[in-house]
Amino acid sequence: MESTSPAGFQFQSNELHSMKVINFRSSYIFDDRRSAVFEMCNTKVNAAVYGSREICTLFSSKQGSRHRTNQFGGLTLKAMPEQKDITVTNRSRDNRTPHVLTMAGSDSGAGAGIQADLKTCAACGVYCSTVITAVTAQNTHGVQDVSILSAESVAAQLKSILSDMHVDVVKTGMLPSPVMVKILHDNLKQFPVQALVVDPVMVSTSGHVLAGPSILDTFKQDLLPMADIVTPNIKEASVLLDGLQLQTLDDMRLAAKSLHDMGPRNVLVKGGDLPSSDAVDIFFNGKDFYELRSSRIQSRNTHGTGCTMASCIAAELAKGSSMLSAVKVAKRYVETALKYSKDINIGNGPQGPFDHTLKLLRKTSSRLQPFDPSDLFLYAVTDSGMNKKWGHSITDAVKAAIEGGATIVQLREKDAETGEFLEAAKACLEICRSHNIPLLINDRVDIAMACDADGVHVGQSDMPVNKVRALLGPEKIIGVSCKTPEHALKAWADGADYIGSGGVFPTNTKANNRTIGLDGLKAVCVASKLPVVAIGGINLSNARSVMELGVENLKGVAVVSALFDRDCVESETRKLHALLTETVTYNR
Ligand SMILES: Cc1ncc(COP(=O)(O)OP(=O)(O)O)c(N)n1
Ligand SMILES: Cc1ncsc1CCOP(=O)(O)O
Ligand SMILES: [Mg+2]
Repeated sequence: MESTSPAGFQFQSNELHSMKVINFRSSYIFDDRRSAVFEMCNTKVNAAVYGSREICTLFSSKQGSRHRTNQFGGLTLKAMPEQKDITVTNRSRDNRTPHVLTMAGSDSGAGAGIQADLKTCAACGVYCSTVITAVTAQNTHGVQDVSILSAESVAAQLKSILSDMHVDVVKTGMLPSPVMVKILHDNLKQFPVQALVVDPVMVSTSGHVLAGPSILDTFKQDLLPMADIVTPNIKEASVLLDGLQLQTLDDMRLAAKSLHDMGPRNVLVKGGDLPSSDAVDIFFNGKDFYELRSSRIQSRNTHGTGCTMASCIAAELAKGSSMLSAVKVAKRYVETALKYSKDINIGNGPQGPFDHTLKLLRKTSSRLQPFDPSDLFLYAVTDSGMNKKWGHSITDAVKAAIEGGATIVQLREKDAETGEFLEAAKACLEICRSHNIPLLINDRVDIAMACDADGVHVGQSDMPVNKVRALLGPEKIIGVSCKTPEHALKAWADGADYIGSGGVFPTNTKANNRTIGLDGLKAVCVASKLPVVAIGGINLSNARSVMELGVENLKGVAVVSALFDRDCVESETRKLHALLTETVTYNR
């Protein structure tokens, strides 16, 4: 008997005569890996189906009963006969954080093992808990020491996590003794998860044996049959297949098929060690072979790629990807991270770690100081129309403003094409960095991210500050335009660093911009918990009146035309700087 849900989800319910779909709350596309939360008679039930060989895990949290059943073809739910009605809801509706548990060895050099898994999951936006099987003393020269943890400790760690937290995917790395596989098996029976990713770590890249011959049989007989995917490299595939030599892609296909026959539902044989121009992996799901190619990155910094690949697959599965997409994303992630890490310099040995966060290199060229409110003193805001009018290139204009005394620069290029804007931003950033002056981008968060500018200035109708903060991270400078005390309080709550308030005086530079006057500026400054820079129609003749408002939060003036709608940007900036300095000295 077959029953079809309103959204077209098909149950082969020959074993489940009493189960009926009464409500499909949101459509859920089931491809080769499927998961959903079911509610049966008001009882929450997790169901996961994944792999080419359909596996259905039913877990009734209320009644504490669990069923796990393997079937070929179609989703077959074996459930408790008394269950009558079933409601299917999209997994994402229950708002759980995707969670990978890694069971692996610690690498003191932090390029591989537990440390690589934590960094990869963090980079993928997935929570990662850890069960440590061994502690290795390891660096870029190799492995100097291995301490294997006791079976009791490993069992206690696993139970501690699985009995408390909802884990989506378990990923294994270094399992140095057969008893650890048994502990894993027993725990997964008691606490079923959505998928098990097995990285059959046996030998370190430096040649150190991390799982001896005694465990080989356990891997083959007990671990592989439990796995939803196993991810050996050429050497590991060869060891698992009794020394089979793998030299070609056809050999890798054969190996993938033979490994699949040992029980894992999917196999990824990684060909990075083969001497081809591309790095080619073979993925086999029991039915089809896929050749996954990426460019070969020439780098010493490749330590930990295996752990990273497996953790990224686990993380993507935890987020809800199908197995094939998870593998493809993981391959692209490793390739990108290797490219970013080509030139990082950690350790003196032959094999270095790479950068999972893709940030270590860029960090070194970023400004190191945090935002200093006194940077708002003389804020130069560019205008492409004015530069064109006076025949100034943007780089010449920025250089001149800095040499005249500008303390911060904002690129406000309203008419620029994206590519042109980015090139200009990169060139101006070089100038600003060489003078240690922060460079902000007006409106365009994408440009700021692409050139690693020091921050962004947004208006009330641009991207909201909290979203900008989420994209740029805690270190970048975010300014926001505020005309009212309410705007000012929200800017602070949303995570801005400073406020631009105006237009203080009428201006031709920004069309349809309401003038708030000196009183409006003062009200914003008094209410604000953030430093304020005044903007709008400010020039040599009125800057003094702004600074003489005498409110503590007011740190300076932001100016467009009075600097850039001039023949000599440098001397105009110099004059304004002198005037501002005078007002500050005078008011002290
Ligand atoms: C320092 C500073 N303050 C205010 C503004 C105005 O920004 P916004 O309101 O987004 O208007 P546009 O500049 O985008 O037209 C600013 N740019 N800088
Ligand atoms: C961008 C902006 N935001 C409020 S007023 C203004 C224009 C400032 O330009 P100017 O200094 O030429 O008046
Ligand atoms: Mg704007």
